[in-house]
Amino acid sequence: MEPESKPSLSELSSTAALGDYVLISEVGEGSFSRVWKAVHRESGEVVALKQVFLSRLNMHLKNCLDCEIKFLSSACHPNIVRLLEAFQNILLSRSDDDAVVKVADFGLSRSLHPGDYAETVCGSPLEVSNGLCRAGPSHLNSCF
Ligand SMILES: Nc1ncnc2c1ncn2[C@@H]1O[C@H](COP(=O)(O)OP(=O)(O)OP(=O)(O)O)[C@@H](O)[C@H]1O
Repeated sequence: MEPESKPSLSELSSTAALGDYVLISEVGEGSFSRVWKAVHRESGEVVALKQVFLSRLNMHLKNCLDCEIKFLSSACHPNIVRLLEAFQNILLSRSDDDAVVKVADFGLSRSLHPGDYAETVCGSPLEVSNGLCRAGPSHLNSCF
């Protein structure tokens, strides 16, 4: 979405927010997501904020979403939308300054005893990160 004039204070009184962005109005909805007109609290920059309903995505579509985020993060072209930030699996408990950040989507999680390592390789071959390929047992993820 191209930048436009800054919204009025009454528009900013909306209580819904995500990170530093205040949601102003709904722009459109697709099969798996809703797009909002939003404004950055400090800069006043108006953006399109896409809320993806992860519960509607199967594993293949989640991989496609990761690809889209990776591509848009690196794309820089006047005819391609610019990705400013991606909040993935991060939820806010409420919409004001007392919000607690919560990590979501534990689809591949498992319970381990202290000192145990998970040994199953997770992720599709084309999508799995280099770091994960090189790593041994995934002790980094066992701190929760
Ligand atoms: N960057 C953007 N700026 C302004 N409006 C947008 C932007 N991205 C999406 N929209 C609007 O939001 C609507 C929903 O977009 P979204 O990408 O979620 O779904 P879609 O691709 O149109 O549909 P589907 O996912 O079902 O194929 C779009 O049709 C468009 O009207």
